[in-house]
Amino acid sequence: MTEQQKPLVGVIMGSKSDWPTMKHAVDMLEQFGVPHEVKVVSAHRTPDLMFEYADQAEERGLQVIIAGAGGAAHLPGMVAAKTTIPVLGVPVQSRALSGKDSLLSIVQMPGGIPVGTLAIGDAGAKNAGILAAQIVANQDAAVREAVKAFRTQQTQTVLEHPDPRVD
Ligand SMILES: Nc1c(C(=O)O)ncn1[C@@H]1O[C@H](COP(=O)(O)O)[C@@H](O)[C@H]1O
Repeated sequence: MTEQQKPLVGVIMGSKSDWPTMKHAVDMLEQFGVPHEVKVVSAHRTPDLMFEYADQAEERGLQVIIAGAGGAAHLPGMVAAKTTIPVLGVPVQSRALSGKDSLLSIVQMPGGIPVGTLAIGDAGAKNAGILAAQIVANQDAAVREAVKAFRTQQTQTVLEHPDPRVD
């Protein structure tokens, strides 16, 4: 449903193979009711599409871009180079180097072109979705309330299960 409204968050990834990780970001956006779009865009394999996507993101109304990539993960940095919309980078866990390559490719941006880099893998993608919602929430009361409700619920769940041996 939220995918049909004008998207405020763009979730892009270098390959279809990144989806099982990036799905965690999309799950959070759906939970918070943030309109979003999802697309495979690669700096390496579809450089012209990447350029066009980043170039048009602002005029299309996107407020945040979440970019996930693995290995030589240039996508988040290259998108950030072409737009002033905040870009959140998710290092996808690679098989060869467990995602350390992805992390270092994304996090070590030169001064002047920031990428907000999250943790490697599923938790990083989840947090990217939450962070994007928190950015949108600055100007959207419904999303703000949804994020607050999520936090309250999360705290409650921990407090209600203090004994780690009991489910
Ligand atoms: N890092 C990038 C970029 C990019 O940075 O533009 N495009 C694809 N990839 C990554 O290559 C990995 C393997 O991709 P395949 O599974 O398609 O071979 C993926 O994790 C993808 O993000």
